[in-house]
Amino acid sequence: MNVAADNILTVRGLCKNFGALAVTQQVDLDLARGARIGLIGPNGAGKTTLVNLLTGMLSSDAGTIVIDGHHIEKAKPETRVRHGLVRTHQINTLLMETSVRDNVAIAVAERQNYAWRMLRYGPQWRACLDEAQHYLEEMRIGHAGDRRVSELPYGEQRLLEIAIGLSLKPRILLLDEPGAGIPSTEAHIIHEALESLPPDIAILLIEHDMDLVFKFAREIVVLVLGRVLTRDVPANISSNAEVRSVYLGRSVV
Ligand SMILES: Nc1ncnc2c1ncn2[C@@H]1O[C@H](COP(=O)(O)OP(=O)(O)OP(=O)(O)O)[C@@H](O)[C@H]1O
Repeated sequence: MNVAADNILTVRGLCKNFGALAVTQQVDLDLARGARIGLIGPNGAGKTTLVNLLTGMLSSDAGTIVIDGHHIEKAKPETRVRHGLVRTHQINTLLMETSVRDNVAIAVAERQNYAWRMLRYGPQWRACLDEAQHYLEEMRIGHAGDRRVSELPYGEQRLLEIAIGLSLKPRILLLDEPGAGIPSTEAHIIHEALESLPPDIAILLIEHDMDLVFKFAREIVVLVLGRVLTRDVPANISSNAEVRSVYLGRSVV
């Protein structure tokens, strides 16, 4: 296996079939520490499936996934999280009628294996709340900690999901369409938040908003029919005729 020394994530030959449908085909993927990679591809290209294979929500049929020297392709999702592989979701998974700060504090408590219901109002819970506030501030929603999640604008709910991801202390963060469903007037909020993520975390951004991907990513991986078509810097991706034809009818920056 040819692996760069500063890789935090190394994927080789990853495959997944749904019956006769080969959804992930011999995918190789390297993420260096602190990488900023965009993952794009048309609907049905297999982006979400790839994320599910990485996080362990789906089991792969073949291939290896290595985090910092540890093989995790057979590990349970929670074990992968403990190795620093964390995702945010395309679908809202927040506790809508709970406070913004509590949503993050619960994740902090779970990371520390606290039975958070038992220790509510105790000193450990207080520490979880303090730590949660730190992640909210990192995502620029520190002002909203006491509000119910359902009262937050949608864009800020997406930032809360990223704050929860940060609270799990990721070394690799998979962001599944953080820009989905966000009105264009709020898109800059997501862009600014992504720019301020800690530089040592490797980030894989799955996103249909090309503007967001091209602003954020230092390299872009293009997935088509479950295969990596190409990986290159944004300028070369936008001038790549094959990529343009894959995105026919879609504006590539
Ligand atoms: N559980 C499943 N069973 C059968 N087929 C599935 C399953 N999940 C996904 N697929 C199929 O696998 C292919 C890839 O789907 P996937 O959701 O990974 O693509 P995607 O690139 O994330 O698409 P989108 O951009 O629309 O989210 C699609 O043809 C989809 O219909």
